[in-house]
Amino acid sequence: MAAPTVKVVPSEVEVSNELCQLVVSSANAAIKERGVFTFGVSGGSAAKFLCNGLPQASTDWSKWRVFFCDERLVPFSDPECTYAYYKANLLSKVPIPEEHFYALNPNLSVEDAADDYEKKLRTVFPDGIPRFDVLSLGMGPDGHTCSLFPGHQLLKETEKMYAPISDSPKPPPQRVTLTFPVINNAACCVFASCGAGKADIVQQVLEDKSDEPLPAARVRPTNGEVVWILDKPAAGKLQASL
Ligand SMILES: O=C(O)[C@H](O)[C@@H](O)[C@H](O)[C@H](O)COP(=O)(O)O
Repeated sequence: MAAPTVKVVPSEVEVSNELCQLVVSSANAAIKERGVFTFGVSGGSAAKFLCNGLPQASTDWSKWRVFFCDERLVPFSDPECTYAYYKANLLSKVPIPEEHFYALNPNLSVEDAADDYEKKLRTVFPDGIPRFDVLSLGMGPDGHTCSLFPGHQLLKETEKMYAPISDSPKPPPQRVTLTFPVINNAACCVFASCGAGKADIVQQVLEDKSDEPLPAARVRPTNGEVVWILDKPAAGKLQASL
């Protein structure tokens, strides 16, 4: 796998613009080539970046198929619900058919919700390991991505495409997350991180040489690319080589 591409821009506004430009150009290329764009979205600040920038995009929204990289198992009315955030801030502004923005079923147990979500994934990827065109990822201050946390047994999951977690160190505790076999089969994994508070972990992940890499450092698509879009403060600890 090629080394990650690292793009440093002055501030959060440019991070949002760069992220959305990458997503939309990938989408239009995929739609031109295959007639569909498969996209995984995250919660946290990535959701804010995408919802700020995507409504202005020029694309065929009917060809987008959007899943969560991870999602919390909470009612849609819960402010922690990432689907509710995208529904209010993106789906209300662009004509992605609701049935093409796949939500968890919050009325199920976390195990059943993961199984049910895998069935939805299979409607788009009928067999084999799904290959998303783009996964938009965030990274927590501990180096987690999706809902894959340092030292968690889910880092070793190789059978499930979506796995349940009930002990997320980041609340809320119950979530459904993509696993590494799918993440590392994507064509493009793009991280977007902002703020000086992420500078240490960004350096640790990008210059991670440990034999137990942090989850975000394990994102290495076998036949794809990893792109990091950082604002200056988040890139503050990276070597001058940038
Ligand atoms: O739903 C979630 O909680 C996210 O998917 C999570 O994995 C997030 O991406 C990271 O925690 C980074 O979040 P920030 O960018 O907001 O720090």
